[in-house]
Amino acid sequence: MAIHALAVYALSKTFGAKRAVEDATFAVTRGEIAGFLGPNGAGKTTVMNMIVGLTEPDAGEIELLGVRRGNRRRELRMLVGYLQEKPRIYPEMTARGYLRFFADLYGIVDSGSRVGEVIERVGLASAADRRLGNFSRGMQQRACLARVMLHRPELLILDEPTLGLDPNGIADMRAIFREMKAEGVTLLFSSHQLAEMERVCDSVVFMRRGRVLAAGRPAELLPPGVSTGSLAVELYEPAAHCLEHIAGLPEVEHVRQTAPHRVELVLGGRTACGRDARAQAARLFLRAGYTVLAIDAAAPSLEDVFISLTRPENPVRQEPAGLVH
Ligand SMILES: Nc1ncnc2c1ncn2[C@@H]1O[C@H](COP(=O)(O)OP(=O)(O)OP(=O)(O)O)[C@@H](O)[C@H]1O
Repeated sequence: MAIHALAVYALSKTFGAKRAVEDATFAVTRGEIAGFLGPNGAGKTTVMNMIVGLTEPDAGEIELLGVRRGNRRRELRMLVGYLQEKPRIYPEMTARGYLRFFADLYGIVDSGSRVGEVIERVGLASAADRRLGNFSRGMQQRACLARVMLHRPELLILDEPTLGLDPNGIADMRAIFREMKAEGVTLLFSSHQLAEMERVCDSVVFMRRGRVLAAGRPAELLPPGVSTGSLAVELYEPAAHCLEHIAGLPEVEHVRQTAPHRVELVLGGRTACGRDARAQAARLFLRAGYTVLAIDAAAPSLEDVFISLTRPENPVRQEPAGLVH
């Protein structure tokens, strides 16, 4: 069995004079949740539309579940679910009626029970017989998600599924994603909410100006030499004893206790990277009279990665390095 649920190779698309996607290559491992990141206009929606066949690429290849998309298109369509950025709803229909309608379109045999299952899955059981037009944005989004799950796809592609949802709605969505993953479904979803992605994604794909900048696990994506500047310091003394003292030092931008004997430290100014920063921090604690047992670079957050990758001084990587898994 192919390890990739999805692989795109050298995908390109131009609209008139606009190069929307240029030479995009990346892959998503089966059974994982992948986040699709990039500033507005980066080309994410265009890539998703090409993956599902709504837009024809000018060049490149797409492999879905180990099969080239050019072949067996119909069959592949049944294995993929796509939630568009602005999905169409029918306000006069009830959630159940809407889902029954699509279940019949898909030719789902056990449509009644399947509709009941997906309604339950997205948490709409108590509202199933209300009209979609009276639903909140979050409830409409759940109904649309239920629709793309109806035919039990192996790969779900979701364009900004959490757009406009409140924190509870986002948390619910996250729980649904995890349940899908536990059932072996692969997910690729786009979002601008980095903290949100961080909590649920196994890997991420970054796009900017039509190109894939990088793809892989966040910790692997920082360009060489770029540090988050945040250090995890383990001390012999209780962390609480040193906090005030360390926070008052001019070199220290931020320090907070993360465990009884651990602090997170950010050095101020143009923080030295990697080993230099660690040596600087060790000297600082020593001078202040504390015993350092270990210093590690704290794991980079997605925001660190995003900022470092989208800085002008970090050029777009040219190698087709998206196939990281
Ligand atoms: N049908 C089209 N005709 C002309 N230009 C298009 C078309 N579709 C997309 N574009 C352009 O291609 C570029 C990429 O757009 P796309 O919607 O793929 O980006 P995106 O990363 O999904 O953005 P966002 O995060 O804002 O949704 C943009 O400059 C957009 O204006």
